[in-house]
Parts: sequence; C-alpha cells; structure tokens
Amino acid sequence: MKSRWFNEEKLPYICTPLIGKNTDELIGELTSIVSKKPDVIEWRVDFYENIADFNEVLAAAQAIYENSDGIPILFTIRSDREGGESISLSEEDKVELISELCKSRFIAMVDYELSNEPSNIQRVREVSREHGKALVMSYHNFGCTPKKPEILKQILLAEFYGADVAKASVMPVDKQDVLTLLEVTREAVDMLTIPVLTISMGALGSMSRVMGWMYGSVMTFAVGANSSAPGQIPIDDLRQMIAMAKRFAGE
Ligand SMILES: O=C1C[C@@](O)(C(=O)O)C[C@@H](O)[C@@H]1O
Repeated sequence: MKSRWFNEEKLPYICTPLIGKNTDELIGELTSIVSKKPDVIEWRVDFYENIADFNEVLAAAQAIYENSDGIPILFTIRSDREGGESISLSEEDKVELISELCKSRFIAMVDYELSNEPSNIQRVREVSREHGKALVMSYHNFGCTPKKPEILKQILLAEFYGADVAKASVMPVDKQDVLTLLEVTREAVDMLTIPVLTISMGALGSMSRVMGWMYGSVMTFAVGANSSAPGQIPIDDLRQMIAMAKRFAGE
C-alpha cells in the first residue's frame, strides 16, 4: 500500500466521530475529543438537525475546523440504508452539499457510499479530487456479515471507482463472522493498491477494532465523546490495547 493519506509508521490511525445535532453540541464534543489526539475526526453530518441549511452546515464545518487543532476532518453523511440517521435531503442535495464542503478548506476527507448511483459516485470523485480531498468509499451492513466474496466485491468496487480508501463495516452474528471479516481484510490488502479499512461491529466484533491493523486495516473508529456505531471502544482504552498488542506482537 502506498498512500499519501496514511503514514505507514503511524498505523493504525484512530478516528473519533462527532454526532452533535447543532454547533454547540459539536463544539462541546470537540472540547473533550481534541485533547485525546485522535488522528482523524469524523463529522457524522447526518446527525446535524439543520442539515438542509447549507450555509449553516458550512459555518459549522468552519467552527469544527477552527476548534480541531489541525486534526483532519472526515465529512460523512451516512444514509439511513446503511445505519445513518433519517434526513430530508435527496441524493442530489447530498452531492451538492458534499461538493460545497470539498471546495472549502474545512475538511480533508469525505465518505461516500458504494451503494449510490455510479453517476453520483463519479461526481463526488471528481469534485473531491479537484479539491485535494481523500475519498473513502464505504459499504456497511448492520444486519449481518455477508460471505467473503460479497465483501471483497464491495472493496474492489471502491478501487474501481478510484477511491483513496476502501471501507467495509459489517455486523457479525457469530464468532466466525469476525474471522471472515479479518480474512477478507488480509486478502483485500494483497489485491488492492489503495488502503483498506474494515470493521466488524457490535460487542462480538470489537476485537477487530483493536487488532484489525494486524490484518491490514489502516484505521479504526473509537469513542472520543460519543459513539456512532455499536462496539466502539473509548479512545484511551483502545490506544492502550493497541500499544500493548504491538509490544507483544513485536510490531
Ligand atoms: O462507517 C463508519 C464506521 C462505523 O460504522 C463503525 O463501525 O465504527 C462508525 C461510523 O461513524 C463510520 O462512518
């Protein structure tokens, strides 16, 4: 993997989400998150109640940028199909909003789901590339862990669309599912030229957040202030567990 977005010496990156529904809540979350020094902060914009007011979203993005001490911001509008909040924007509106954010200096990365129309994916790819933002193309399944070829297909699709990162987050129903996700991760790393980011969610999958990097996942999500998905571990605990694993795994 060669990527200008990740320094191999520092893997895995730790990302903490912001889920505030207004700017005050977001700044409150940031106050406790920034001192914990995550590598990336994800703004889950689908939680923002005035998401339809693009000027307000841009102002909130600026406030986040100015209060995040230089930590790169990942801009994510998670769809309700894939575990996000229900929002009033059409897909056209979302692409418009993403484009506005890509044109600003307030974000470094944007997440867009692989389940979207290819034409929208291409638009998001073009605008993010034009403005130097990394594109994370993502696949989520909150119901189950599909079979290996299906997860691999999604990850390969991300590379096909020209993503900078291929991401898959799936829910295990048994312990084998967690192993399946880790195996997919290892295989995908050999097949792809872009970084791979994978997660097995829920309590069963939480160990994948601690050791996914051993199988090649470049980033893991942790709780800074609030959790955005089941199984996320508080950042301080996660960092200690990773450090300990690295010590004993000799990495
Ligand atoms: O997609 C992801 C990963 C995630 O779902 C998780 O499992 O940690 C959390 C989300 O906020 C993020 O957008």
